[in-house]
Order: sequence, then C-alpha cells, then structure tokens
Amino acid sequence: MGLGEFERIDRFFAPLSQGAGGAFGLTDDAALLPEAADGSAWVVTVDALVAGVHFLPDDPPDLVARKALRVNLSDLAAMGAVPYGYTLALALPKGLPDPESWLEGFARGLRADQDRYGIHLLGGDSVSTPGPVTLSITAFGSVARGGELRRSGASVGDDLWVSGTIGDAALGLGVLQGTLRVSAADAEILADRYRLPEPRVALGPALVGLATAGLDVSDGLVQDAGHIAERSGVALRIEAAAVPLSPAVRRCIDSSDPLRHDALSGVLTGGDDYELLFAAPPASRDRVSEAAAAAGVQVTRIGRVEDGRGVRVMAEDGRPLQGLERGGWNHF
Ligand SMILES: Nc1ncnc2c1ncn2[C@@H]1O[C@H](COP(=O)(O)OP(=O)(O)O)[C@@H](O)[C@H]1O
Ligand SMILES: Cc1ncc(C[n+]2csc(CCOP(=O)(O)OP(=O)(O)O)c2C)c(N)n1
Ligand SMILES: [Mg+2]
Ligand SMILES: [Mg+2]
Ligand SMILES: [Mg+2]
Repeated sequence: MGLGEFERIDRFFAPLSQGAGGAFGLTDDAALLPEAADGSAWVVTVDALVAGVHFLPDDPPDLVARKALRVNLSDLAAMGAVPYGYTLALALPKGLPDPESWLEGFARGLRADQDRYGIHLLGGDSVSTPGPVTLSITAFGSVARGGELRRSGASVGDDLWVSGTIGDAALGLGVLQGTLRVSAADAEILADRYRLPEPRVALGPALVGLATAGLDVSDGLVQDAGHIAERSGVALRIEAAAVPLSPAVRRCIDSSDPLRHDALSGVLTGGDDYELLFAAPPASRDRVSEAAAAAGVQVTRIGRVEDGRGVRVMAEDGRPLQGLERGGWNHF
C-alpha cells in the first residue's frame, strides 16, 4: 500500500514549509502572510502548468517542479517584486506508475529552487485527476509601493530592452519534439533552456525606478511586446537583427533556408523565454546597464517606442519582417 494523501503531504511537502512561520508546518486550513515591510506592497501571481502543454510528459519531475516555480518567479520579477513564498496545487493522475518516486523528485526540485531563491512553500492542495499531471503555483512577493513595473507607462522615444537571449527554449522544444535537427551539443543547450528557464529575479527589482514599462516574455517576443504597446498606447519597433541570440540559436538560423523565416520566426514568436522586456528612456541607458551588470544579466537594446499602435519587427533591409502574423502562443 502506498502513502495516502496526508502521509504524502507530511513526507514531501511539510519539510518545504519550514522557515515560514505563517505556514504552520502545513497543518492548518490556510497560511498567514506576514505584514509587508514598511512602504512595500504584496504582489501575487499564479500560473498553471499542464503536462503535454507546458512541459513534456516524461520530463524529470524535479525539473517540472523548478520550471513551475520559475515561471511564477519570472512574473514577480516582471513586476519588480522580490519573491517571498508560494503555494502549490498539484493534480496527479491516479495511474502514475510510481507516484512516490515522482513526488520525491518533484520535492527535491522544489527544495533546490527554494534554497536558490530564498523562498518557502506556504500551503497547497493535493488532488487526483483522470487527466495529465497538472499543477498551479501561486507566488507572493513584495515591491516598494508605487514602484511596481506595469505594462503601461512606455513613452514615445523610450528604448526597448530585453534580457538574456531569445528563442533558445522554443528551439529546444523543437529539438525535443524531433522537428528540429541540430548538433548533439546544441541540442543539450537548447533543451536545457526549455526545461529550466532562468527567471530574472535580481534584474526585475533593479529596474524599479528605471523602466517605464515591462513584462516577462512567456508567449513569444512579438506577442508580448504587443501587450506593452497596447497597455501603453504606443507602437513598438523591434530591429530583428538586434534581438540577442545565443550561439546555438544563431547556428540554427544561419543553417535554415534563407528564403524561409522558419527558425527566425520561431525565435521571435516561440515563447518560453522568461526574459524581461522593458522600456526605459535613453537618458537611463547607463543606469540600466549598471543595474543589469549588478544583477549579472545581459541586457540588449532591441528597438524603441514610437508613436502609433502595435508592434513592427524590421528586417535588416529596413522593411517589416514577414511571417510573424502569429506573434506567439495562444491557448485557445
Ligand atoms: N482565469 C483567470 N482568472 C483571473 N485572471 C486571469 C485569468 N487568466 C489570466 N488572468 C489575468 O490576465 C492577465 C494576463 O494573463 P497572462 O497572459 O497569463 O499573464 P502572464 O503571461 O504574465 O502570465 C494577468 O493579469 C492574469 O492575472
Ligand atoms: C509540450 C509543450 N508544447 C508547447 C509548449 C509551448 N508553450 C506552451 S504554453 C506557452 C506560453 C506560456 O504559457 P502560458 O500558460 O501562456 O503562461 P503565461 O503566459 O500565463 O505566463 C508556450 C510557449 C511547451 N512549453 N511545451
Ligand atoms: Mg499567466
Ligand atoms: Mg508574465
Ligand atoms: Mg500566456
């Protein structure tokens, strides 16, 4: 006989709440959040992940756990918030072959990233499902009141910046699904970036007071840029050639048929990047660079904010890049 619901909570989850007094060791009906620090506000976000939709059904459970946590930490960073803790709702298929070893790996992944990001599990729910593994994490963080980074606020003349590199994860998914062939070394690099995003937890808070608008790129650079454009009531112009690419992604693009834009459009619209896209005035360039250097993150200027509406991605010849109609992921 395997472990029941409450033994599973005791064994795998309660230890992850140690250190957060308000979690009561996961023995009560709900958790208490402490008072927000003076002048700070709580920030809360939730993202759900479904096997076969957000991760591959046979992805290792520790990486599933860490990805679920990290995509939420990415949304906190996008608001300029410092992470505090999280709750977890987990639905496991009754027919999962070895649920205890899956849970052991899953909890190990949570532990690794809790330690890395200095956060704790505050509570959750454990249920069974006739469907695929499904989980939802709600993450809490804090930001100086009024300092939160919104999608609105970009002004004509601002620079448009992005952190890290774009497209690795989307091409990594293609590699894992067998639709993209690359060298074994590049396959590993790209697949790793798909399975384990790097939320920009230090950069986000460092942009408070510098960025005029921002978000994290989850659905695809072009589509997510569209959210800033819409909420700010401006147009965004992106120079495709300026978008930062890792060497592995550059090799994919260089080896794809120059008459087709498959690899490049996959990069610009594929999503799963979890990089920060933000606007800031040209007068702040040096301070943005210093903030990024202090956060240990590369940032690149990829365009600017203009009068108008929508997103225009320009090719090197100065004409709009074609084939980006589907700007990113849409669930429905
Ligand atoms: N089912 C829902 N109920 C309430 N709010 C939702 C729901 N789905 C999305 N939202 C809200 O809509 C906005 C856009 O959501 P989403 O595209 O998921 O943002 P993100 O890409 O940052 O996760 C967010 O403010 C989110 O909180
Ligand atoms: C197996 C698999 N297929 C496809 C994708 C691509 N994909 C699925 S959802 C998504 C967008 C991000 O997920 P969403 O639920 O929209 O997160 P949010 O924008 O709310 O942060 C992408 C790019 C994937 N990550 N994994
Ligand atoms: Mg979301
Ligand atoms: Mg987001
Ligand atoms: Mg989305």
